[in-house]
Parts: sequence; C-alpha cells; structure tokens
Amino acid sequence: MEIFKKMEEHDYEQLIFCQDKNSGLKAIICIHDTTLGPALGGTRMWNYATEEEAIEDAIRLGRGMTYKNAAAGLNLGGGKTVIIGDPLKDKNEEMFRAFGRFIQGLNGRYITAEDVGTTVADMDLIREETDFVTGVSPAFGSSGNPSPVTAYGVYTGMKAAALEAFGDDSLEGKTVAVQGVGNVAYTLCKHLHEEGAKLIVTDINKESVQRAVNDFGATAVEPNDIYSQEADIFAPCAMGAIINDETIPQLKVKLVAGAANNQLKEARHGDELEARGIVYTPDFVINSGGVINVADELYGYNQERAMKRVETIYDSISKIFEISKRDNVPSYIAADRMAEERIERVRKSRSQFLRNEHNILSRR
Ligand SMILES: NC(=O)c1ccc[n+]([C@@H]2O[C@H](COP(=O)([O-])OP(=O)(O)OC[C@H]3O[C@@H](n4cnc5c(N)ncnc54)[C@H](O)[C@@H]3O)[C@@H](O)[C@H]2O)c1
Ligand SMILES: CC(C)C[C@H](N)C(=O)O
Repeated sequence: MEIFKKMEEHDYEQLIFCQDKNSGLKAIICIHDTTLGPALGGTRMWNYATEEEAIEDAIRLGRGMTYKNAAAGLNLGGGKTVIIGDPLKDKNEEMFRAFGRFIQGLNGRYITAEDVGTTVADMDLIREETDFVTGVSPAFGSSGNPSPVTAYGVYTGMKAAALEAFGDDSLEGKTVAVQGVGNVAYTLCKHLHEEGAKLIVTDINKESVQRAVNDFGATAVEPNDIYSQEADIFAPCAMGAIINDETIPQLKVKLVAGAANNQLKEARHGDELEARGIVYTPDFVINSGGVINVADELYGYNQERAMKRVETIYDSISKIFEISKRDNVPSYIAADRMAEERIERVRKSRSQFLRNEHNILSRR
C-alpha cells in the first residue's frame, strides 16, 4: 500500500502507528482534519485480517468523524483509532494504558472515546494516562457509554427520514430490518418497539439476537438474509460498506437509516440507492448522537444541554433532504456539502494570525 498516496487522496493530516510489545498493543491513530479543532473520534478494536485492512478502516473512519463533527456543529476535527486484536481475547490493562500514553503524547491533537470493541472500562484505563479521553465512567463526572445516546439520535433521525420516505414521521406499524443488535441497536430496537414498529433482527452473535427476540418480540433471521426482507426500513447497525453491489439489488425497503459508520461501500452506491427510489439517510449525521454527547464533556458535562443538541438531529436530517432537492443531488452529497461548507467557512474566518490560538480545550 502506498500510504502517502492514500493520505493525499482525502488530505489526511497524520497517521500514527503505536506499538507496545509488553502489552501487545498495535494501534493506528488517524487524524484526518483539525480545521475545526482537535480531532475527536472513538477507538475501534477489531480482529483485522491484515494490517492494510486496519489502515483502510482507520482512515475511512477518521475522515467520517471530520464530516460528522462538522455537520453536528461541533468545534472539533475528525480522527479515529483502530487497535488490531480480538476484543474478547486480547485486551489487558497495560494495553489501554500504553495507548493512553501515546494519546497524551499528541498533546490534545486527538481525543478518544468508545467505538466497536471498546467499552467505558477501557476508557477508564486510558484515562489513567491521558487527559484526552471522553466517554469515561459517570463517576468521573463524565457522560459514560455513548451508545444509548447514539441510539436515540438514530431513532429521531429515522423519524425525520420516514417523513421524507413515507410522508409521515410515525414509525408505528413500520417494519424495520436491523442488522447487528449490539450496543446501539439494542436501544434503538427498544425505542422502535415502544413506538409500535415491527422488528426483524440479525447478528452474528446468537445471544444478542435472542435478547431482541425476548425483549421486543423481534423476528430473527440469518445474517445473509437481512437485506432481502419484506420491510419498510433497513437499519444497518453493524459494520461499514454494507450498501454495495451485492446488497442493493436485494433491498425491498423504501428507506435506509441506521447507526453503522461508512455504510456506502463507494459513493456511487449512494447514487444507486437514489436511482432505485430508496431514501438514504447519511450515516454520519444520523449517528452523531454519541459524539455530540461525549463532546459535551469538554465543557463540563451537562446532560440536558447535550440531549438538546442531540434532538437537533431530526432537523439536520430534514435539512439534508431539503438541500438534496434544492441542488438536485443525492442525500449523501447534500450531507457532505453541509459539512464541507462549514469547514471551509471556519477555515477562512480563522486565517488571521493569533499568537495564542484558542480552542475547545483551552477552558479545561
Ligand atoms: N457506539 C456508538 O455510540 C456509535 C456511534 C456512532 C456510530 N456507531 C457505529 O454503529 C455501529 C454499531 O456500533 P455499536 O457500538 O453498537 O457496536 P457493537 O459492537 O456493540 O455492535 C455491533 C453488532 O454487530 C454485530 N455484527 C458484526 N458483523 C455483523 C454481520 N456481518 N452481520 C450481523 N451482525 C454483525 C456484532 O456481533 C455486534 O453485536 C458501528 O458501525 C459503529 O461504528 C456507534
Ligand atoms: C466519539 C465516539 C462516540 C465515536 C463514535 N463511535 C462514532 O463513531 O461516532
């Protein structure tokens, strides 16, 4: 892999490889863009088949965070970390503490939090070594696990998207096919169930599926069958790149709205959904509840203020569909524009020299 060529493609600022033989830590921190402020993005732990796959994931996710934070109106840039390893077998205290020291060394350019495969307990260990971690235990005055807040944001964003797809934002009686019932999707299913939606679920973890069946009367299907279900909405809540050449022809839904990052394998898959009359809800906007919540910690966490901001996801999704119609572009392009325009506006307004640059961390 030609790494610099890859970084130039989407103008990545920095890629940092961290290893600690003692603990087995192999981490890649990607800092994509810090125009708006320090890069905030979670840490994913995953058993990547190859190092290339891990690098690819880190940079795609890091760039996604730039767009997510910008679209959410946060004064934060985008970055992400991937740790190579099996989160069920390879974790240890020293690993997260070593990782925390690497983050501290970046002196605030990158701030971390949870993502797939990492937990509040892991963030607490990172916190032992660095100031630049969020999503740690509420006992430390923090916001804790971001997943339930992400789920609430996805739920409210799905309602805004339902208005676009069905002309009514009620989800009562709608059938939602949910891929992956992990941390975010379990709570999403709870909200949907409470509103009277019917659920079809799948997961590679049988226990997670059973929990959704028991708690919400969901219908369970095999992982490969989730795309072809007779449903109104497909909610991708597992891994990325699942809207692709193989899955699109199977979809019978009118709306795609879920928590997973980087749902479109390639941009052209967003065009393909549009061509088939399937409404696509841009992932980095609908799933921004978690980062909005943890970002509030940087001001001294206030749950009411954070949740008020999470509620704005409904309006942001509606605005994207407005831009999409106004500019006659697919929704994924409208969302990218919304984020890029904000970054550009701030870049221009911050161009004058300041000796002591002020940023979101200055008040800490
Ligand atoms: N946790 C958050 O606050 C947050 C915020 C924004 C975005 N996201 C994104 O949402 C997605 C879910 O995050 P999470 O925190 O719930 O993770 P999680 O690990 O708790 O849940 C993911 C679930 O997907 C399942 N899964 C993996 N591959 C699958 C497959 N091929 N088919 C079916 N199921 C599969 C896993 O077994 C797991 O239960 C991820 O893409 C994550 O990046 C999470
Ligand atoms: C900062 C975290 C809450 C990041 C989250 N995993 C996301 O993808 O948005």
